[in-house]
Amino acid sequence: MQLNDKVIIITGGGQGLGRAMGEYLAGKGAKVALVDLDQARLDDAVAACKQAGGDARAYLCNVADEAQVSQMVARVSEDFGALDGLVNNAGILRDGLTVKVKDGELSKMSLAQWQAVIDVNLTGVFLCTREVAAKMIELKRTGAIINISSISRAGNMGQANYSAAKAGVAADTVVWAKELARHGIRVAGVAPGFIETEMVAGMKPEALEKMAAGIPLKRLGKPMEIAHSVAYLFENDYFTGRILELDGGLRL
Ligand SMILES: NC(=O)C1=CN([C@@H]2O[C@H](COP(=O)(O)OP(=O)(O)OC[C@H]3O[C@@H](n4cnc5c(N)ncnc54)[C@H](O)[C@@H]3O)[C@@H](O)[C@H]2O)C=CC1
Ligand SMILES: CC(C)c1ccc(C(=O)O)c(O)c1O
Repeated sequence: MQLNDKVIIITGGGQGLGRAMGEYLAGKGAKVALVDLDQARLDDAVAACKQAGGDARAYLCNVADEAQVSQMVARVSEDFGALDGLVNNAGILRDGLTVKVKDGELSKMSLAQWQAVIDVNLTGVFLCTREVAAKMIELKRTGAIINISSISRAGNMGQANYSAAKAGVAADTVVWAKELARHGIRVAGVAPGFIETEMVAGMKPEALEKMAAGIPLKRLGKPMEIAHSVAYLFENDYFTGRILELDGGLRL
């Protein structure tokens, strides 16, 4: 699929990897619908996408809220008059050991900590995929849905909630690729390793060096490298049901 003039929803498009994807896809002429929780961040990201050469609009929406997702998808397709793809990128971290003992004190990952991550990172992906696929079928549009998983899907200490969600996203990428192929919709995923986002850049240099030392390529990935792989997955019409690992060779 050529990205020029295609309408693509990017969740979590207000900052970090989602914003980089917006700029990259807009640079290829895509019309991007950026979805996030913060209007000011969205406005800034929309301006950056327009600067990159494509059309862009902002949509305030919590991906974990069924009614908001349904309304957002309807509005995007009305505003742009089409819908050709989705990047399920919005995600949160609430790390912690499931059971921790420190100085003789025992603490547990709370149910709220577990549920918040499942709600956004797994249920949010389900809701957006379901609504976008239904709208694309209704509009008789073919295209692709790209899910952002993580290397943590293999099981990362301190991330029982996050690893479960990202493993679920990877499994459902296969499910949806099988279910939606008959409608001309491909579904693929990217599993990034450590990427140099604002949050990571704010870490202490010693901690960053230690992190990079464990990666075979000896550096963190760049947001634009993830955006490039998302564009590749949209553009390659024979790619479906698979997860592209983009982690500099790191294995968990
Ligand atoms: N940064 C990294 O090293 C890696 C990131 N990932 C994944 O990539 C994706 C993007 O990560 P980053 O850009 O680093 O994160 P980030 O925290 O910089 O950006 C995530 C965006 O999602 C938005 N968001 C959060 N909850 C939302 C909700 N309920 N509804 C709508 N928007 C919501 C946030 O407001 C934020 O703008 C996430 O799914 C993350 O799990 C995966 C592997 C590594
Ligand atoms: C442990 C993995 C590579 C990881 C690291 C950092 C973030 C983040 O800052 O959002 C992730 O989402 C991860 O999956």
